[in-house]
Amino acid sequence: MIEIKDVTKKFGRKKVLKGVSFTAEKGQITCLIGINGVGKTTIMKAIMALTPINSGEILIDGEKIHKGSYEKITFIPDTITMLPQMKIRDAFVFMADFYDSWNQKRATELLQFFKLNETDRISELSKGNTAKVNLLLGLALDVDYVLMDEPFSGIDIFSREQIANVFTSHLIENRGVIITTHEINDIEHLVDKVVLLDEGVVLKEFEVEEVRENEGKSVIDVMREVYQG
Ligand SMILES: Nc1ncnc2c1ncn2[C@@H]1O[C@H](COP(=O)(O)OP(=O)(O)OP(=O)(O)O)[C@@H](O)[C@H]1O
Repeated sequence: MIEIKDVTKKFGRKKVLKGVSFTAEKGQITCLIGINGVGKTTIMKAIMALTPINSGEILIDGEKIHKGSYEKITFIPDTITMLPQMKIRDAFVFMADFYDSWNQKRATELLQFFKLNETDRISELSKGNTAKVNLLLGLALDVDYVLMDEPFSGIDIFSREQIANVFTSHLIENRGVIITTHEINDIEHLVDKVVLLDEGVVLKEFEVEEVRENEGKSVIDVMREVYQG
C-alpha cells in the first residue's frame, strides 16, 4: 500500500499541497482527479521522492522511499524520457541495463499488444504511439506499483481505447496503479478508487464500486456534487 499522510509542499511561497492524505492499494487502480495545476503531478513526484516535501510522510508498504524502492515502484511521466534517435529496441537495451526489474518477455508482449515495431525510431512515432511506448517501458518493469501521469493526454480515441484495454489485461497483473487523467469517461469502468483534489487538498476519496452500489452514482455524478455543490 502507498500511504500519503498529511503532505505539504511549497514552491517558493506558493503552497501547492496543503495536507494531502490518501492511500492507494496494491491490486487496485487509484485515479487522482483535479483541474490543471491542482498538484497531481507534484504528488506523484513526491511519492517517487523526485521532489522534496515540506512536511508529512509517504510510505510504500510501510517504508519511506529509499534507493531500493526503485525496483518496487516506477513513474511513467507524460512525456517520453528516451532519446529521440533511439529505436524502440535500443530503449529496451537501455532499460534492461538500467533496471534489474526489466522484464523483456512482458516488453515483447506489450509491443505486440500495442502493435508496435521494435525497429521504429522514437522521433518518428505518432503522439499516440509515443504514449504507448512510454507506457510499455514502465509496465515492462516487474514493480509492485506504477504511477502514470496523464497516459491519455492528447491521443485519439482508438489509441485511448487500446491503452485502456491494457488496464484490464493480464499485463497489469496484481500491481497497484495510481493514474492522473482528465479523461475519466474513458477509464471510469476500470478505476477502483478516486481521489478528488482541489487547491492542494483532498475533497473526497471513494471506492467507485461502493458509491455505484450504495448510492447509484457514477464518478462524474460524485465529481459534480463535490466540485459544483
Ligand atoms: N518546479 C516547480 N516550480 C514552481 N512551481 C511549480 C513547480 N512544479 C509545479 N509547480 C506549480 O505547482 C502547481 C501544481 O502543479 P502540478 O504540475 O502538480 O499540477 P497538476 O495538477 O499535475 O496539473 P496538470 O493537470 O496541468 O498536469 C502549479 O501551480 C505549478 O505551477
